[in-house]
Amino acid sequence: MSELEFRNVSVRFGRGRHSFLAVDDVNLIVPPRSIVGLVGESGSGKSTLARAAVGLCEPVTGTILLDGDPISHARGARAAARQRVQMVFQDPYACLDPRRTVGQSLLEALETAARRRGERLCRNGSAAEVTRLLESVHLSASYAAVMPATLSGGQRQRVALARVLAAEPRVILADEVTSALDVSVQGSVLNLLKELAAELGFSVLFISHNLAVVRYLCDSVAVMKSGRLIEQGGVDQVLQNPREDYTRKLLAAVPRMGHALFATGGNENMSQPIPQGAP
Ligand SMILES: Nc1ncnc2c1ncn2[C@@H]1O[C@H](COP(=O)(O)OP(=O)(O)OP(=O)(O)O)[C@@H](O)[C@H]1O
Repeated sequence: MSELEFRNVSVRFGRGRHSFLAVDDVNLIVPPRSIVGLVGESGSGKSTLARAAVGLCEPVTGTILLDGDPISHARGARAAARQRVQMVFQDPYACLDPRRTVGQSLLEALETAARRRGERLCRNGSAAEVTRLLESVHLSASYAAVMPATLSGGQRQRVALARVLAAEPRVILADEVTSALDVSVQGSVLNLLKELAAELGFSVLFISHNLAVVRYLCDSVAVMKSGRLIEQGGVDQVLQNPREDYTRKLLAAVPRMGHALFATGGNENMSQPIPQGAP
């Protein structure tokens, strides 16, 4: 159970006259065992804030803390703490090497995580660890032999999630993780994330444009506009009774808020991998 805190975090891109603050003095807490939604129009700085927490960009000011310990600008021992914060992206292709099988990708993630903990992965146990990771995302062990190109979008996102779980994260930053998926499988991936968060006890910063999904999944929600956090609170409070006009406009842009904008079931068959060479 861990708490991620952004304290007065600012991220600037570019230099001199052409530089601009993509994230401007943001204070946000992702409490232990909670799912916090992060919403806002495109370009408002949501991804940049999350990327700063995993070291993909460095804040110019402010601190990012995990359980009170700074993890930004981390080196050495603190880098080990930083691996406890993991990010899952919209495009799961990005983290899967197309030339490696699913099993090889998962093994690599397990080896990296072990190395960062200063341990070595036991050769005999590694196949069992790969199977355990696959089963945790409801894929059978036979997926270890499959190449990523033959997976469906939902299966690929499950493998991306399994890779992240190899690091035994305490916080997962989920950046539009279902927006590239067919609506029929979005719900099953969201439910898996929710189930894993409850079971393994990690917290989630969930970035999404889909406010119906945010309402379904999240305990609280924070709203970003032009790099600043302008409103945050319980999900019902912010989405039903927003304080800010900007939040009201975001809500107004969702035509069917209150109706299911995604399917919660999902129709993927996870028991058997798609055969190699399948279309
Ligand atoms: N590496 C970069 N270099 C320069 N500018 C960047 C970089 N990454 C992001 N930006 C800019 O920072 C601003 C915030 O981008 P960011 O991707 O964080 O927004 P976002 O709210 O996540 O948008 P979206 O919902 O479309 O993903 C945008 O103006 C974007 O163009």
